[in-house]
Amino acid sequence: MATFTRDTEIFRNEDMLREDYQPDSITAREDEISTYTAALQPIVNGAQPRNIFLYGKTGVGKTAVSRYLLKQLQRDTEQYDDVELSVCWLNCTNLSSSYQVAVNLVNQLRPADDQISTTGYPQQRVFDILYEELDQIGGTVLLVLDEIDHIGSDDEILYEIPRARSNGYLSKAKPGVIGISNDFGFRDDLSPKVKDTLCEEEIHFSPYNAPELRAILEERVAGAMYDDAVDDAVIALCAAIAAQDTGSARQALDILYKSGEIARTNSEKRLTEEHVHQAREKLEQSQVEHGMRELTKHGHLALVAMLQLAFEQETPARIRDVYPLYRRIAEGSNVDPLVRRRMHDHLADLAMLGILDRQMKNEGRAGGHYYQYEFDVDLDIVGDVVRDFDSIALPKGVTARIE
Ligand SMILES: Nc1ncnc2c1ncn2[C@@H]1O[C@H](COP(=O)(O)OP(=O)(O)OP(=O)(O)O)[C@@H](O)[C@H]1O
Repeated sequence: MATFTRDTEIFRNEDMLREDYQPDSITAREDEISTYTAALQPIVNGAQPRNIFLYGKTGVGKTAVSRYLLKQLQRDTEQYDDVELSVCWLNCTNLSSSYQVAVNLVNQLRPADDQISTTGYPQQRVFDILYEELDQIGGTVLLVLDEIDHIGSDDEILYEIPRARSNGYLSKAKPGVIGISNDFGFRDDLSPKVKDTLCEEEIHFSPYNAPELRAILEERVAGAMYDDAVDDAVIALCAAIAAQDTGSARQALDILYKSGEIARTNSEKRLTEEHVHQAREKLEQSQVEHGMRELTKHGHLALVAMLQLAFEQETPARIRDVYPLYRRIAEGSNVDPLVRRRMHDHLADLAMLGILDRQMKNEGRAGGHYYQYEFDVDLDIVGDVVRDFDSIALPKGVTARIE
């Protein structure tokens, strides 16, 4: 018997449930699409493009709607000889300055064998090279800067590019910037001059509610899964869970996909509500695991100290109990320990990530309050992560329990 046989019961086209799938149609975003379309209209008229800033939490369709509309815009402007539209898409994750964004834009616009180095130029020189590239392309050039918040406060480029034409740096190209961000703080903290320029048109994407997520899932499922594999109750449950938690279409799609994988692994023909609950738990678990692995060295040390206390039944614990242990583990691992207050920040971070639970306690009449911490996740999961900390000398009390 073959080890592998093709799916005939659950997934018809599972690629449609994956992160990088671009849907042909967008559901439940009529108002945003209408505002966005109006903001892009000057391009069709051959006029200078407006700068657009899209913001909203993760998974609410900012990227999907942009890709969908810009594709339509490219198709529809082809009929006008006097409109030449180019779209350059840059994901700014890990690009933390205007310089880095400019270099990456240049390299995106240039052929692979003519790239510039990512270091070593004065900033103005990189901007000049970028303007040369833009002028070489000519016409309307839309620069889509996804995850733009990574640029932080070094945001000069967001002011410079839109002004480049009026400042005389460009003669042939009409640039427009579309910034996309899920960090609300970034938008609020933009300097007034950048805000005025970049946020000429602002479009806010709000979290989806359950009926909207249901509509998105139904549309996707029709192509991705076999008709008999999923029923309305399963779709409604995935939508309800995601709506209550984040309002993210990504989360709803992930839960559905994971549920299908669980059903497939169990050789079952239909998804059930139980599969959905299991899927949600698994996804939450892998998210927490990922969060723990991504912590800094001191975050890892704090985690190990907390784990030891948990194994010794000494949690909930106060910072005064965690700190000496943290110090000892840090010194044993040849790491300079942080001062107590800084180390406390790491415990607070662990609480923010949902790894620890933090409770404030009041100390009787004398006043004063303190925090108590304990794990909010299964200790086995923490143990699985901690086992891979190669550069930390784990205390015996921990190794004995996780091996
Ligand atoms: N209205 C919609 N119709 C169909 N699919 C959607 C819709 N909104 C989101 N999706 C799908 O949900 C997933 C996440 O959407 P998208 O990447 O656009 O979110 P985002 O707001 O850009 O998130 P992030 O800020 O994390 O980049 C994608 O797979 C996308 O195809």
